Amino acid sequence: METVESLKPGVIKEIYALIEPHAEKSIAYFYGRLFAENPRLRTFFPSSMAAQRRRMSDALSQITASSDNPETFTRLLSRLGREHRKFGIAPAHYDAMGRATLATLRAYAGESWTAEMEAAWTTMFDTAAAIMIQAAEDDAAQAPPWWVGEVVEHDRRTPDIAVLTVRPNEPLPYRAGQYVSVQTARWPRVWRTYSIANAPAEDGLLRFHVRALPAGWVSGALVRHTRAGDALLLGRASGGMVLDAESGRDVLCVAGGTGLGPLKALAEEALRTREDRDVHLLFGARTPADLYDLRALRALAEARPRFHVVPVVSEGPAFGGVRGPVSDVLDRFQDWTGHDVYVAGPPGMVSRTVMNLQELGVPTERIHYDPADR
Ligand SMILES: NC(=O)C1=CN([C@@H]2O[C@H](COP(=O)(O)OP(=O)(O)OC[C@H]3O[C@@H](n4cnc5c(N)ncnc54)[C@H](O)[C@@H]3O)[C@@H](O)[C@H]2O)C=CC1
Repeated sequence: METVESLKPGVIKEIYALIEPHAEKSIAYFYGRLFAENPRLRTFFPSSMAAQRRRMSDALSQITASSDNPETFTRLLSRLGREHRKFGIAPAHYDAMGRATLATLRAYAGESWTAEMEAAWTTMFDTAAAIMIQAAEDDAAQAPPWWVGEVVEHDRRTPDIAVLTVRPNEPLPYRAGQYVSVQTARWPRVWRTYSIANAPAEDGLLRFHVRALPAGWVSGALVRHTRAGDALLLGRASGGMVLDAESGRDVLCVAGGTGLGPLKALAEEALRTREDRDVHLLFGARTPADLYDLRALRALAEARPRFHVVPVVSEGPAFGGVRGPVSDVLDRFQDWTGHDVYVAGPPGMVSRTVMNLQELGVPTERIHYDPADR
């Protein structure tokens, strides 16, 4: 069997550089080729392939970048292997995918394609497939490929935002701050990730804060077309924005809109694990009406005196509280340099908040957030 040590990262990166300028077209060609040769594989994918093509492109760039680091490469491919279980991918499908990737590379690299590249790519693909298959097999001994969740409550907080409470058919293990993939009956095979908005609890219930986006198939279905009693499919939990268990530092959470979800879970967990620390939550919204969870947060703050909630509104001139983009008001409070900081919200808000925190002297390693393309 090929091993991670036999990868040729230099050649893999050369191949990637040849293909990258044609990334979009070559990925469309890859799926076209895959489905033409294996029509049954088409049924594993949603009718619109746009998101899938984006995911494939991200995965390729990450795999290429990690090909010179066996540990990162193995960790990445193992995660992909586990995550692909929910798509119903079986070991036999990897051969078909391997053939389609090679055909794509030959077509797009043209005359630059060499025998050395063909060998390096084949080794890389076989190694990657072996790691994915093994990780999926190991995972199958511990967890189902997906969970069925029953919506037990659907609370429409604003015309665009709903808070869903979901009961999985069996315990779904996760850590506060993590997210899961969700599929609705309305859009078969379309999976989107949503952060779990509560810390793990004995009743096993999961809460999700969802805003219906104009082009959001799944978010629109979850907010507007889902009722108590409906079933959802849920994938395994992932994500690295979790509490630093070793740290006793105070915690600052900076939330933009429904980015509040994972931060509420983290705040609950932080308060539960150490009663002697302060947890500040800045909850940013565009208008006062968008502060969709303020009542629940205030109730929590009343029960937990060391929990401090500050609503921040960016487009409400009449709002009596703190006004401005939540990313830009951090210097109006106390010194945050001794805090663990967690940030979630729109990508622009997250990057601006991180930049401002760094300028205020918060060490980078204490600022936690999810990548925008999770
Ligand atoms: N784990 C995570 O990181 C999670 C992220 N999200 C993301 O959070 C976002 C929530 O969206 P909405 O509720 O529509 O938020 P929104 O667009 O209503 O904005 C919320 C807050 O962020 C500020 N803001 C928005 N864009 C900004 C920018 N470019 N620079 C500085 N501040 C900015 C607004 O002023 C407001 O205070 C979605 O993009 C969603 O994908 C949601 C859940 C979890």
